[in-house]
Amino acid sequence: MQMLTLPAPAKLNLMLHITGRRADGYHELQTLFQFLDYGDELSFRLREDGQIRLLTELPGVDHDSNLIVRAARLLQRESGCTLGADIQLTKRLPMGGGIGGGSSDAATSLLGLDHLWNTGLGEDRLAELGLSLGADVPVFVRGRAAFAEGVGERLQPVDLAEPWFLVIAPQVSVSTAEIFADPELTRNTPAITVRSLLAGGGHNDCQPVVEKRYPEVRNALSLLNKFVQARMTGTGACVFGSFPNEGEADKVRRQLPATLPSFVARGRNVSMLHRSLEQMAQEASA
Ligand SMILES: C[C@](O)(CO)[C@H](O)COP(=O)(O)OP(=O)(O)OC[C@H]1O[C@@H](n2ccc(N)nc2=O)[C@H](O)[C@@H]1O
Ligand SMILES: Nc1ncnc2c1ncn2[C@@H]1O[C@H](COP(=O)(O)OP(=O)(O)OP(=O)(O)O)[C@@H](O)[C@H]1O
Repeated sequence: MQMLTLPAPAKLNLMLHITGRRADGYHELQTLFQFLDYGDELSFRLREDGQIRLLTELPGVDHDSNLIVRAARLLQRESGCTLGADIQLTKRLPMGGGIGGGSSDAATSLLGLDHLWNTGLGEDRLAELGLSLGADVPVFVRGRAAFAEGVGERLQPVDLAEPWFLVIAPQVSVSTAEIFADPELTRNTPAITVRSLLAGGGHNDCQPVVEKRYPEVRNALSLLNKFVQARMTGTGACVFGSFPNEGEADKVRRQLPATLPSFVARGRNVSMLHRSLEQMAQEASA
């Protein structure tokens, strides 16, 4: 029986500006995405009978609403494929953490099953399908660090430095919808060009709103700010700081309270998912 194991890496929003609001309520934004070499892992086993079964339970998420299952069924429908899969998930990324766990799982489900089922839909169509599952899914489908505009779907690949990050995951789950609905959210940050952004700067417009609602996030930011400039990713709850090497990031991590979950990971311009798929393609053609 054919089996495939693939990573579903985390992302960071290195900055996040909200530049407007569309008629459908979604927000126009500008953000810089980079991947981390840390994340979940998915294993797929081919089924001939067309059933999609996620064998790992995720607390608080029904089987059928799990983004992994939704992505698999969407791909099945769109490609007309009659094959199915048993899927196992190793969950490492905190949920509601702003590091894209659910979105990355969905993208790995799309790309992994596309490979296993040989659907031939192509990356553009897979990114479109991804967008219908969530604003953050397309960047994981593309697998390249990117400057994003629109609701996050207009992606321009960028080449960024790849520092080490210390990420703190406060023990709260922040609802993205709740933060975007907050009347105090700044929604009129002037749009900037990617060139001026890469020259330095940027901030996260969601941070003040999340800090106000979640003392756990506020505390994590002020703790990390004692060592390095700290920032929140996405709509939180995770906060991060960057370091020139792993040793310095680890040194700060060891000084954090043991009760506060955190990890150290390297920033990556090509996602681990795409590295794995490229390696498989090379091995197959060797
Ligand atoms: C904040 C970011 O994480 C930045 O990367 C993303 O834009 C959020 O992406 P996501 O988690 O995939 O979010 P979705 O599942 O698409 O949207 C959750 C909810 O957030 C709000 N939402 C999301 C994205 C966006 N550009 N504008 C919004 O107003 C909407 O109310 C939506 O119902
Ligand atoms: N496979 C999955 N992994 C995590 N969450 C999932 C999954 N499937 C569905 N969900 C739902 O999606 C919600 C958001 O999860 P996710 O981990 O993507 O949040 P996030 O890290 O804040 O994402 P983002 O950065 O994209 O806003 C969860 O609270 C959960 O209810």
